[in-house]
Amino acid sequence: MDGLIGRDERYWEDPFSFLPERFLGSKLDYRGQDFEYIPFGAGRRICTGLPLAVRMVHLMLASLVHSFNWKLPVGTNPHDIDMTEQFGVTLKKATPLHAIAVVDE
Ligand code: HEM
Repeated sequence: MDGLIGRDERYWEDPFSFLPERFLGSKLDYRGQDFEYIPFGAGRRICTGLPLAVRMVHLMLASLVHSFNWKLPVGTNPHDIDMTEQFGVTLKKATPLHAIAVVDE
């Protein structure tokens, strides 16, 4: 449902474009107050892991980006990566991304 709301042109400008900068300076509250943006759900069944998630997700991502260089398997053209989405409880890539973590010596 979040995915459908997030693609609704009544609430989002250019909803099909990946524009994370749309949130810069935004007053939207991700904690279930603004119903056009409810990544953790809302109300009585809102995600109980929200406080942990908002503290951890950016740290995990930053650690991965900071600790490794990332490359694609030999022969993979970045333009050929299948970005098809697979619908489910969460939206994920239909074809998993194979990325190789490289440790600098
Ligand atoms: C970015 C990370 C996360 C996102 C986007 C997310 C999102 C969600 C969403 C959309 C729901 C459904 C809410 C509803 O039914 O209205 C949910 C439920 C839930 N989440 Fe998360 N979640 C995240 C991380 C976590 C973490 C780290 C934990 C636990 C450590 C967690 C535990 C739960 C539990 C237990 C429920 C069920 C709550 C209930 O039904 O009463 N989540 N989450």
